[in-house]
Amino acid sequence: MIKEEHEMSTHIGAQMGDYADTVLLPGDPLRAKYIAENFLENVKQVNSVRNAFGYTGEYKGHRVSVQGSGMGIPSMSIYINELVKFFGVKTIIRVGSCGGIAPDVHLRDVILAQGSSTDSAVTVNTFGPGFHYAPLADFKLLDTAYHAAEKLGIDTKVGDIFAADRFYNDELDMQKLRDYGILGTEMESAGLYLLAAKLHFRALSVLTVSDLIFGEEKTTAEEREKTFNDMINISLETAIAGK
Ligand SMILES: O=P(O)(O)O[C@H]1O[C@H](CO)[C@@H](O)[C@H]1O
Ligand SMILES: O=c1cc[nH]c(=O)[nH]1
Repeated sequence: MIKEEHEMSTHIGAQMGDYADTVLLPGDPLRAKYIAENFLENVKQVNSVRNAFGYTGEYKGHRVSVQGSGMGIPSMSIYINELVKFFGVKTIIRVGSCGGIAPDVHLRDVILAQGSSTDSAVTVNTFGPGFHYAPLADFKLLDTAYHAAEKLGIDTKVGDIFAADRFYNDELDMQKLRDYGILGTEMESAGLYLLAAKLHFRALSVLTVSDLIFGEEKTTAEEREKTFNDMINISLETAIAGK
C-alpha cells in the first residue's frame, strides 16, 4: 500500500519515517502546533506546506504525530490519503471542535463519535444511489478512549454525530437531528470513517463542544486553538494504550 519512495506526497513535505504510526488530526493547524508544543517532547516539525502544520514527538516515551487537516471532508481527505499511502500511518484520531445539538450536551463537553451521519456526497458517490453507508469508529479505539477518559475522571458522551457538508446552512432541520439523538455537528468524521474502511486504518473522532446549536454560548477562536486539553489528554492516552 505504501507508495514508492520516488513518488512525492503532494501536500505533505516530509520524508518517509517522519510520521509515527498514530496521528492526532485536528482541523486547525494552530491546534496541531499547540498540541506539539504543550503535550509532546523531542518534537520535530515534519510539515509546513500550506501552513498545514505537522509534528512528530514523544508522549510518555512513545512516538506520536499531530497534523492539521483543514476544514471539511475534502481538505481532510487529502491529508489522510497522503498520511496513509505515503507515510504508512495506521491509526488516526481526529481531535476537533463541534457544535452541541443534543439537550444534555454542554459547552466544553467531550464527545466520542461512535458513528457519523452526513449530508456530504462522499458516501453516495462511493456506493451509488440507494445504499446509505454507516460510517463507524473503530470499536477498539472507541472502547480505549472511553476507558481512558474514565481513568482521567473526564465524562464523555458517546453516540452519533453529524458531519455537515456546509458550516453555514440555514436549510438544514437541526431540530430533527436533535429529535433523532444526534449529539453534535462538525465537518469531517463521516469522511474519516469512510476512508478508514477503504484504506484499512483505525479511526476515531474525539470532539469538544465549542458552541451550542440551540443556545448562545460559544468559545473564542483562541479557546478553540488552546483550551481543549481534556480531548487532547484522552486522545494521547488512547494513542499510546497497549504500547
Ligand atoms: O475544530 P476543527 O477540527 O477544525 O473542526 C470543526 O471546526 C471547523 C469549523 O469551524 C470544521 O473543521 C469543524 O469540523
Ligand atoms: O462544524 C462545526 C464546528 C463547530 N460548531 C459547529 O456548529 N459546527
